[in-house]
Amino acid sequence: MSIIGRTGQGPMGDGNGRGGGMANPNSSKHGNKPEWLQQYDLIGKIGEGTYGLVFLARIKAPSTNRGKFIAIKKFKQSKDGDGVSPTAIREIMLLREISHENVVKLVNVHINHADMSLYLAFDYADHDLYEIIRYHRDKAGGQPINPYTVKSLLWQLLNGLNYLHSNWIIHRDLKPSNILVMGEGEEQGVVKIADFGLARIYQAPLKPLYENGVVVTIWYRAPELLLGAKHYTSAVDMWAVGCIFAELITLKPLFQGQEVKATQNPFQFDQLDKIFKVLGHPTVEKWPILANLPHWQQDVQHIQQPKYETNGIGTVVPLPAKSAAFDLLSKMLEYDPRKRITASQALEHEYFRNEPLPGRNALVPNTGDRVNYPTRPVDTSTDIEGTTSLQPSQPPSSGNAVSGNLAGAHHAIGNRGIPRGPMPMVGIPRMPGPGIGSYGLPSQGGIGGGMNPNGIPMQRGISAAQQQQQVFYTCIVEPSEMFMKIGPEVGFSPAFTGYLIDGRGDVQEHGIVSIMTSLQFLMSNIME
Ligand SMILES: Nc1ncnc2c1ncn2[C@@H]1O[C@H](COP(=O)(O)OP(=O)(O)OP(=O)(O)O)[C@@H](O)[C@H]1O
Repeated sequence: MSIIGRTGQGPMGDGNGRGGGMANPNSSKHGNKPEWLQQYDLIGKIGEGTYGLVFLARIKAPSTNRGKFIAIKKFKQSKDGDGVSPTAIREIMLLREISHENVVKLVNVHINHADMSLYLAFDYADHDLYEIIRYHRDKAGGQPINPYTVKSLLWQLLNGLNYLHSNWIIHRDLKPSNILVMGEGEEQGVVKIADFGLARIYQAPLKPLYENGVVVTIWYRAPELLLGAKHYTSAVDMWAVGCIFAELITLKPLFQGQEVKATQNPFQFDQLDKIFKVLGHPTVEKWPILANLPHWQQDVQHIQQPKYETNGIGTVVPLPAKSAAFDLLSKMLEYDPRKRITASQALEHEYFRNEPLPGRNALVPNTGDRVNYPTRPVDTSTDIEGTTSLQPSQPPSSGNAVSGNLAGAHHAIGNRGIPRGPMPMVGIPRMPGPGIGSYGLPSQGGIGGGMNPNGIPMQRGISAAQQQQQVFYTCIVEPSEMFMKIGPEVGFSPAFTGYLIDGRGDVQEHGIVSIMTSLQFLMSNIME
């Protein structure tokens, strides 16, 4: 971790040519493009989700990753337009620490200083399970996915999830479009779990899931969440995996409830009803804490009354009742989360020891029944702002020449409904303070020492004249992380943990925000 504002070390000049002394972030020799964007060739838009747009780009020289395709996710501004919350930044930093073959790789984090909009650059994957399933259902006339492919996809998904769960991370938004699959190249057919926007490190005591709004896509949402459980575990992901496993076999979502949008209420009656129609009602005998779940009690009429004649999962997923696949699926769709199979147990299941054995390249079975899935369409008419036209560009060929370099891919971060703390952000021209000189920062003409003359709240849209003069560093501090730091460099003074965005817009490491910054922040809070 870089310590910001300490003599003798620091991220400003980070050895990559980024950071200290970078040109002004908002002025560009290349038109209106933000400075950080100059390191990529933008190809076009590849998708749009709840939180923003996803673009395909290619890393330019002189990077060692030159030519590598990446997916840049641009986040919509929050309604109040106040930029990036510390919560989002914290989640992003969590992403950067994740490293596993079956989890997408976050390559870079960028912020536009002018409006504090956030961009994440992930390794690019040609396919995702949503598209693969759709291809079989709509374009291949319902031809089932090869059993080897299903098994390999599932095994790798569990392998990535096992890594996350053993690192105390719950995904919470698993669904087919979040499970990417690499196209041609050294990593062909490798699964990458994406979209950790809502993932948090989970610790006891657990927080209610719905504190952050609706977080798990409804069709894959576990019954304990739908019934209002305030405590959730990694078992919510295993329920989603069960739904995805069934969908890989049938090519149809397993429980396709009607979502009630824009609600803080986790209770989704139609979704529960769809589940009960297939699996029958859960019972207190089999799931003892059921009676304590808010909606089981509160919505007795809706929830407990309809009685269905059900014959179980076998009626909708065509698997022999005695097969290992059936057994594994049933264990994933166990009502009681404490009895539901875990990712590590699932990896040991008999299903994966039977022929065909799972493989690393899920797309190419030994039998040679290979399907050439189409790569993503690229809309080259939308630019990074999501509006105007780009120069027409070469979309990646299905034989993605650089895929071999790819280590992962990525997805969404969102802060939907995330409560914002008071004064979460600080945007200040960096003061010449202790230790600054050692980072080799150029002098900051026109700013002078002392407090930020413009006040502490996020500065945005600085004038062109100012842009010419300032090297602009932005700190995002976490008020909740305020602490008193005692040490030889800082004496005894308030300090914060926070993030530093360099002159180009690349987000640097999380660290201790300098005393000066801390004091300025503190002053502004007092003045507020
Ligand atoms: N790293 C990536 N490589 C290739 N495609 C990606 C990558 N990340 C996301 N995509 C694709 O971009 C599209 C939009 O993704 P995004 O995560 O924004 O939304 P979503 O998952 O479809 O929906 P939501 O935002 O509601 O979760 C999806 O088709 C997704 O597969």
